[in-house]
Amino acid sequence: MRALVIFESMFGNTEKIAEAIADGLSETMTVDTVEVGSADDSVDGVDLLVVGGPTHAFGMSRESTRKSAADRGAGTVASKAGGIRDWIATAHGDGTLFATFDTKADHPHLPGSAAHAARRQLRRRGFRPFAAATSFYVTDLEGPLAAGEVERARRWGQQLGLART
Ligand SMILES: Cc1cc2nc3c(=O)[nH]c(=O)nc-3n(C[C@H](O)[C@H](O)[C@H](O)COP(=O)(O)O)c2cc1C
Repeated sequence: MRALVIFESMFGNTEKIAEAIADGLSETMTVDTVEVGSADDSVDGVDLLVVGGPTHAFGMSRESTRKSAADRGAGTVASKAGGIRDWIATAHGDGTLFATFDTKADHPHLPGSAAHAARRQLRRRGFRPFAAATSFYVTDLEGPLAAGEVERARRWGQQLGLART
């Protein structure tokens, strides 16, 4: 069975989480991990799609928030062009199962999540949810990831793969 992980990342934290999820999934599935700017429109032959990005302004990034991140010195900007919002806008689900994740600030009262927003939009595009939207935390705007998050992401991927196969 094949899993496809599509990620967006400005400072590299979501990229690390995507790689850890892929590592967990790879115990039971064949996995491709693709930066969103290089992702194909087609999900033909994909048994589980996993989509994730950073939470920006309470939801998925926009051009303006990506610019703001870049201005903050996202020196190694991973996602230079569009974000997951743009990929989802033109994708056709045809019933493909999916799970979404995001990274966000480790702050108790900050609402909003890119993963929840992506989940809503993917359903509208004909994808079928397979797992709850899940957040992983950074300790500051630019990272690093909070302690234990990479391992938690690996386990999340592992559990998704076990549930799908
Ligand atoms: C413009 C901008 C807006 C942000 N808005 C939020 C927000 O609404 N909620 C939140 O929890 N984190 C917010 N953050 C923090 C990001 O979620 C954090 O930078 C991201 O998780 C880092 O992931 P990355 O390294 O993959 O870019 C924001 C960051 C930027 C740059």
